[in-house]
Amino acid sequence: MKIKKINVHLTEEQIEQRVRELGAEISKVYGDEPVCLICILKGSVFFTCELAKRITSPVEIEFMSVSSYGSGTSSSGVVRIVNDLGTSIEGKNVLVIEDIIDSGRTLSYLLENLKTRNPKTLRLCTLLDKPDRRVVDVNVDYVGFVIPDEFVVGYGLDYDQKYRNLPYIGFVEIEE
Ligand SMILES: O=P(O)(O)OC[C@H]1O[C@H](OP(=O)(O)OP(=O)(O)O)[C@H](O)[C@@H]1O
Ligand code: HPA
Repeated sequence: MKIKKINVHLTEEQIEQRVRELGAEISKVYGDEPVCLICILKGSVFFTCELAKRITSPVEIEFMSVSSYGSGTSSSGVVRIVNDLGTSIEGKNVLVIEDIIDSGRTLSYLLENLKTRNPKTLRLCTLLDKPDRRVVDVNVDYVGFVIPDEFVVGYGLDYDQKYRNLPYIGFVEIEE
């Protein structure tokens, strides 16, 4: 399948504005307490960096890779940790940062896994939420934008590993 066209859904300016708002909201919640941001690679790398800059609480950034999607636009449904955290999160305020929640499978698996490591608090922030696609319930604390059931690329999100570097978020039109 080839991409015919990418239609802009969220501009760079809209994303930047929303990231600032989320940063302010999150900073209010943690105040002077440290918070450990867990960036779920690869998709949330752009969002994590921009959001971290807008949080005024002391921030630690850790990375984790989880695999659930094969090539293209469909989820395999099987989630596995490809690269785990290099540090303990016991007793820490943990905020998981995602680019998108679609079926909910990845985050539901991940949150259950992280809970067993005894963080002080465990919250979830996603830039995009596609509730129409939900198969598994996930409790999301902070959402950037709710989007319809369309495949999106840009600002970290890929189609077959490409288009992550687009500064905006767009819906893809696939060639018939
Ligand atoms: O709610 P779900 O249906 O589980 O989908 C959400 C997951 O899919 C995407 O990751 P992907 O597996 O595409 O990896 P990537 O971040 O490396 O692109 C996204 O970053 C989430 O982790
Ligand atoms: O719409 C999407 N785009 C890119 N990656 C994704 N992973 C889940 N949903 C999506």
